[in-house]
Amino acid sequence: MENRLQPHIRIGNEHSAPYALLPGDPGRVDEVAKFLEKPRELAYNREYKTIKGTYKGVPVLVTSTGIGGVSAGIAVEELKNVGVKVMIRIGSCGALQPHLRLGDLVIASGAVRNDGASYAYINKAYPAIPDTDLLFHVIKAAKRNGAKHYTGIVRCHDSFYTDKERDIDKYWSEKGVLASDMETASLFVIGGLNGIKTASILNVVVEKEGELEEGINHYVEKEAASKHGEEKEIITALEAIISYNYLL
Ligand SMILES: O=P(O)(O)O[C@H]1O[C@H](CO)[C@@H](O)[C@H]1O
Ligand SMILES: O=c1cc[nH]c(=O)[nH]1
Repeated sequence: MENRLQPHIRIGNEHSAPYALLPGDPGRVDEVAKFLEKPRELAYNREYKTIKGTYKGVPVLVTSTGIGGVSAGIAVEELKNVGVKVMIRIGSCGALQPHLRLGDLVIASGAVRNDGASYAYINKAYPAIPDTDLLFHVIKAAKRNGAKHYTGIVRCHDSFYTDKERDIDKYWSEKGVLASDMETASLFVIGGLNGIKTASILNVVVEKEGELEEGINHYVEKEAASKHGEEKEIITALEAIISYNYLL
């Protein structure tokens, strides 16, 4: 464990906690703060915003990881350096299956490694998977909290705007992959190689193209559904930490 401030997240081990929630978007850190007791900002450098508070008495850090596996990997390494042992991503995703609706949660049981960051660490034969026990706690917490959720494989990517995106999505959709995000694989691989217990919960913010029932889903209703999903993923992650904490 290191006392010095970490170069990117700008916190040291005196600020640490065993648990961290990892949104990509720094704005989501403030949404988590609403559910914590005594939240206080520790640092905000580049895309990395960190707050600390307690949930039902258990100390929790919340650090945004920015967009992509590269910046998420840096956050994972530096949080490990200050003593974090359990990391749960609370992200957003695009659906690859037509039954997924805005605000549904996708709990990743594995990730397709179409990112670059995890590959920089280890050959692609190595699986991107969460910690099994933590995954079960996340699933149980989602059930207890009445969050509509699906558990399965997600695909992690590094690009949004190439001219191949539609074909790539079609391919992985046909293979049964649930949704796309950009950080889950690097969290699972880089965290796993470092002995960190990881899990990833994703809120559906984009439904599968061509499956949208236009006119039924009014824009404001869509916003509300995504917001509701975000709250559900935050509560699910925090409740999973509480039940998991009793085991440590
Ligand atoms: O909302 P976050 O957690 O950032 O997650 C998703 O949103 C970003 C892309 O818009 C990527 O980071 C992707 O993984
Ligand atoms: O479509 C989407 C939405 C969020 N994140 C992604 O990676 N893809």
